[in-house]
Amino acid sequence: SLYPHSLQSLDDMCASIVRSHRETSQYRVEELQVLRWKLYSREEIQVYQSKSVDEMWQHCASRLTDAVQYVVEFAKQIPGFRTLSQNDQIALLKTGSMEVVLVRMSRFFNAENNSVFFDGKFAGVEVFKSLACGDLITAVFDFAHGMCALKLSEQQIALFSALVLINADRPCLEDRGRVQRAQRSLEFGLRHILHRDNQESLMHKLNQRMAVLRSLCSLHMEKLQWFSQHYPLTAHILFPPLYKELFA
Ligand SMILES: CNC(=O)[C@@H]1CCCN1C(=O)c1ccc(Cl)c(COc2cccc3c(C(F)(F)F)cc(C)nc23)c1Cl
Repeated sequence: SLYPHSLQSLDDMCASIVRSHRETSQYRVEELQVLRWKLYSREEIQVYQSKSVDEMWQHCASRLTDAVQYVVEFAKQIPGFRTLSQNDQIALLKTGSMEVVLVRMSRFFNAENNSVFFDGKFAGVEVFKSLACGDLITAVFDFAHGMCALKLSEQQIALFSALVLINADRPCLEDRGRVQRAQRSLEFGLRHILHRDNQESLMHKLNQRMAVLRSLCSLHMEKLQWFSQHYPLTAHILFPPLYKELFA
């Protein structure tokens, strides 16, 4: 059922969300573990740093668009999401998809050498220099650091990602009540698995992470505005249509 009242259907709901997370996570953590120490050489870093601003933005935008598409697939499999109106689904994805991309990105972060998986190897902040938005990238890395410190399991990340998306506080929702009910059952599910893992203290920390996510994503929107003003051609013509649909 959509709003589980028995433990069995709560377990079923959690299991289905974990399965969807696994099927739509673009890269598996185990796969990237073996690449953790595959870093860019000085020459390769030089190549990235000599790209023009709009070339590097375009390069990242296409990767972010791919990642957003996987998040859309994940969202469509969340029970409480599918039954929402088309407009509410778009409203939740417009504001939540980049936040889920960030949560997922933190799974590909190596806190020991402060690098993140990008384009096949692990990259430090210096690789993104030509984006000309050091504060955004630093914030992305800091967020990934903070998420790594929580040492979440894939199940906990799956439920957390679903909660980041199904958020009744998002603007311009038509049926806020329905989103609220779906959000409550997901909160119930997350509490259930945290209780089972004997990690209830994580709930408070995850709520703090949600607040950080929201501030980070308003920084993103600022940066996207800045970029599309300075490089209108790239932003309006070259950005993949989905990206424009979600962020324009
Ligand atoms: C395995 N790799 C990954 O998971 C990430 C997510 C999708 C693809 N991807 C990367 O390759 C990647 C990994 C790390 C970093 Cl720092 C980046 C560069 O990130 C960004 C550069 C420009 C704008 C970004 C914006 C902005 F502002 F557009 F909203 C927002 C986010 C969050 N990240 C931006 C990228 Cl694109």
